[in-house]
Amino acid sequence: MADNAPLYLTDECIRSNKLLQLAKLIPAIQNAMASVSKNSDEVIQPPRTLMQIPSLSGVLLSMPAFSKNDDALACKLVTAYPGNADKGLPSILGTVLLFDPTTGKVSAIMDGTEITTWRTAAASAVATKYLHNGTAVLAILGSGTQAQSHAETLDYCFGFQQIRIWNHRFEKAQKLTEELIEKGKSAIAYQSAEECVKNADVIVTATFASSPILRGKWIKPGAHINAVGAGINHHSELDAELYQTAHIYTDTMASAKTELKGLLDLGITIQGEVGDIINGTKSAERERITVFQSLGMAVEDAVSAKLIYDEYKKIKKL
Ligand SMILES: NC(=O)C1=CN([C@@H]2O[C@H](COP(=O)(O)OP(=O)(O)OC[C@H]3O[C@@H](n4cnc5c(N)ncnc54)[C@H](O)[C@@H]3O)[C@@H](O)[C@H]2O)C=CC1
Ligand SMILES: O=C([O-])C1=[NH+]CCC1
Repeated sequence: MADNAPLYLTDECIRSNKLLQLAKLIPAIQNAMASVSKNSDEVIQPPRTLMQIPSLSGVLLSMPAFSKNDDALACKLVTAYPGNADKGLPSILGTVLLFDPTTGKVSAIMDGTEITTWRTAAASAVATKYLHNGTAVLAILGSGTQAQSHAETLDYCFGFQQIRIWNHRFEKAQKLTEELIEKGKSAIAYQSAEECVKNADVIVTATFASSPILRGKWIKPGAHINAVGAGINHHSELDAELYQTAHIYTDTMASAKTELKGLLDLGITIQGEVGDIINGTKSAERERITVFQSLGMAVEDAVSAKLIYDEYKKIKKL
């Protein structure tokens, strides 16, 4: 490889060299979420393009962003193919190009699956920190990649007494539960989503469900929900009653205007961005049911890619 060629960092390289560590990732994501909500040029993040391919049940997103504070300029191309699970491939596959912001030259090309997996869970951890009202019981609906990263990241931040897992295929919930138990966590698999979320303090939905898997009437007052999944339609995992009663925050209102149009058309109010609460311009109502409607932001990918690049250069003494 020529000396000035971009680095190529695979998911395996990122994993095995521990290039993305929660201790650095979570504060970086929190700063990025805060910056997005300031009226400043700290973050440039145009609305992403979301191209649906209905004949193949797939989606391709193009996500550029610049973070001045992190000196990070990047663009992620990411696909969501729910059918990949049957082919032994991740449902979410991505590639991130990291640029030198001063010249525009590509400094690294990275697989984007590891980045997407952990930065999404880190964003939920930040939202939970600012919106939660108790951390005894965590309930996760779904048992795929995001379910696993959310279990580990939220437990890392809050140390839950119990982690409950539900999946529409019970054996998959059992598998993730066993993996969590092997890592020393107190985890239980549930056959019923309703039982799984009963009296839970924090709930995560991370599936491709196209109709509600979580109902408002099942949830205790003050519970916090990180609504992460649902593919093309970001808001199909929670029922209308839940959206109507909850205090809802998202990551970026700019994307919400188009990607959550279905909710807005129902007259449902989104209070603002999690960054507004971090910045103190809005206040959380923790005694109410709160929802973090996660869409995913390009700036999260950019700061994650920069962390990985800097860490790689440090350990390889480049
Ligand atoms: N908000 C964000 O930033 C991000 C959101 N996502 C979304 O999170 C969700 C999960 O992604 P991954 O964990 O990577 O996928 P995955 O394929 O690893 O896991 C998907 C889970 O959903 C379950 N599932 C599939 N169809 C279902 C249905 N009809 N009803 C109930 N459960 C169903 C599967 O059994 C599996 O447990 C997807 O909707 C994805 O688009 C993914 C990455 C970032
Ligand atoms: O932000 C992201 O990377 C994604 N959101 C939904 C699928 C992938």
